[in-house]
Amino acid sequence: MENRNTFVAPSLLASNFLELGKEVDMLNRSEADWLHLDVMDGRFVPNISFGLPVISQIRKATTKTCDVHLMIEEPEKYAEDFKKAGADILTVHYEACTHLHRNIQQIKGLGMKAGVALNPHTPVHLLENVINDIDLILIMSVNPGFGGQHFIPKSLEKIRQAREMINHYKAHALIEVDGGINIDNAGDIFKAGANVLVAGSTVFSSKDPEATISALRNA
Ligand SMILES: O=C(CO)[C@H](O)[C@H](O)COP(=O)(O)O
Ligand SMILES: [Fe+2]
Repeated sequence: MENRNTFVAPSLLASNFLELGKEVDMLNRSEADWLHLDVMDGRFVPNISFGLPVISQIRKATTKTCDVHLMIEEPEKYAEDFKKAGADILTVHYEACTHLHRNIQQIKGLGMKAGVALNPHTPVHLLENVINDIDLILIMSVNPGFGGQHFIPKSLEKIRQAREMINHYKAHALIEVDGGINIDNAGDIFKAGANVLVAGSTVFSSKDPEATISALRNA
């Protein structure tokens, strides 16, 4: 990875699943830094997406970082399976973890980077006691479960709060933001202190996805 601290992670949720191989080839050619892989269980969120077999195939088709966003209950039951499938970063939801500290240690113990995602209603300060243990805070800027929703403006304040908290505790976690990101709001999201932008519909509904990825990255 080149030496920069702003990244783009296209979400394959919005890709054409019939042409998944071609979509991954396009991302490999592009300036995308990570591939964002949204796993939904129909319980934690009211939608079901894809799971382990699909991620294993994607892993074989790319050398880029596989950034797995688990929108599932009891993520600790599957952490090892996601490691085997090829996840580099495994992000669990704060709201889905009764024993968050234990879950983070499990993920890191398996050799993955550990992320924690916050739903729009969950305050950033709830991560204070684990901020030095995690590699990534994922701020959800839509309610998880679906692509193509509108960015919730309050998320900008949460990004600033997360940046302050990271500075205060001298932590190393990256701030990733997910949901409703487009060319018009990407600059403000980076300015608020985000490091990683996830983008699904903006990339895959674009006429030139590779150019859109570059534009987001340089926003
Ligand atoms: O986690 C997600 C949904 O729960 C997706 O990563 C996110 O919605 C990306 O899609 P879009 O950019 O279209 O909003
Ligand atoms: Fe996501």
